[in-house]
Amino acid sequence: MATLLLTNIGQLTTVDAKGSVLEDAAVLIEDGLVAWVGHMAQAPATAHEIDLGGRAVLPGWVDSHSHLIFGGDRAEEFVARMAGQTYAAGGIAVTTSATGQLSDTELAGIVAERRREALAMGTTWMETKTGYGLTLEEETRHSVLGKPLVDSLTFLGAHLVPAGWDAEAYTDLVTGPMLDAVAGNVDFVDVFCERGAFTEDQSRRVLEAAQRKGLATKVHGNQLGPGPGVKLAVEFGSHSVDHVNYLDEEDFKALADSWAGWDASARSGKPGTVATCLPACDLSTRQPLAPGRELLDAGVRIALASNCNPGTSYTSNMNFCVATAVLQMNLSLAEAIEAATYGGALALGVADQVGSIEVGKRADLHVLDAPVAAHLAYRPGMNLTHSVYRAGELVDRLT
Ligand SMILES: N=CN[C@@H](CCC(=O)O)C(=O)O
Ligand SMILES: [Zn+2]
Repeated sequence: MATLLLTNIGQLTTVDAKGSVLEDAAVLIEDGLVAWVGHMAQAPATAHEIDLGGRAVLPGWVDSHSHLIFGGDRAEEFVARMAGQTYAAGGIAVTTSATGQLSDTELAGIVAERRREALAMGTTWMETKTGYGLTLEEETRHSVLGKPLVDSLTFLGAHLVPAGWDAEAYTDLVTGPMLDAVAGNVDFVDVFCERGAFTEDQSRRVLEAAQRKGLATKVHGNQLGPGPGVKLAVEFGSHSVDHVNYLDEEDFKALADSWAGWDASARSGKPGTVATCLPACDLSTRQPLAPGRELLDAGVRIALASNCNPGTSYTSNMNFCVATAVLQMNLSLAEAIEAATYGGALALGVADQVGSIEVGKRADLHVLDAPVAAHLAYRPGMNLTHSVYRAGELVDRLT
């Protein structure tokens, strides 16, 4: 049995249901899982120990929203936006064309490199999406390439209606042959329900088709203005609705009601729809930051994710997202860390496996070069990741 004791942890943020934070702590790892958590003085004796020198430790980030499968970048579009242009969904077509020019080997290599980059910054579980293919062949190719490279994969054929297509005919393609082709490779089906992308009726068709296939769903909703995305996501029992920048009272109520069957203190019952906030995207598109504080106060479970993509959020740095949530969205540090770990795990339906440091869970740990986790927001922009353990293995940043 492979056993490792991580000891002399100055501050251990467990993200358990009680929000336990231990000082002078240790974590015992056996066969890739957390086997014991407690004060270092009481730790079981083991042959293999690593002294973490009083550093702070928290669970690895669970990044529940990214779009890593792309070629090229859109720096020009970004610069124009910073000069006053508004973001519109149409830019997706630029990336679709750049992505289509890459061979399988090139595209897989780029995605793997992006995944490694995120892992080295503490992201031990990462979701990504298709959605820059937008043809039967390309969406299928991206689902095959993406599957082994990430932890959760989402089909987003309904990202943009490609030029030359009638929207209804394209929705037929997405809900028919495309979904048939990718279904075996993906965990979720998502739809960009927004002005300039898919209407409420078209989004409903996508969600219905996913349900017929027995696939879980997500919705990109209420990003660029008020809209039906949140209510649709709740109606369909989606794991999450992502962006959530423009919410009305009914949206808040629908989201809060979806959590009525969840016992937060026992972390059991029927989970509702997670509201996933994407602060890096909000900054990069100059949208108002998602109302994470108000959502929490209304009883909604939230996640924080990077939304790494070339159009609206070209970063996978979850330390940055957490710092922004604390500094700009009025979340406490504990709330932001929970949203970026356990919240992400809820949004991906994997909260029984990852998202907190508790006995039986996968040993995914993020060691900070700091004595307390508060440094994440107190020293924003600093490279605070000291080391990362994924399933009990030290991640070598060079591999
Ligand atoms: N909003 C839709 N999709 C991406 C952006 C895609 C793009 O502009 O390339 C997002 O989540 O922000
Ligand atoms: Zn997205």
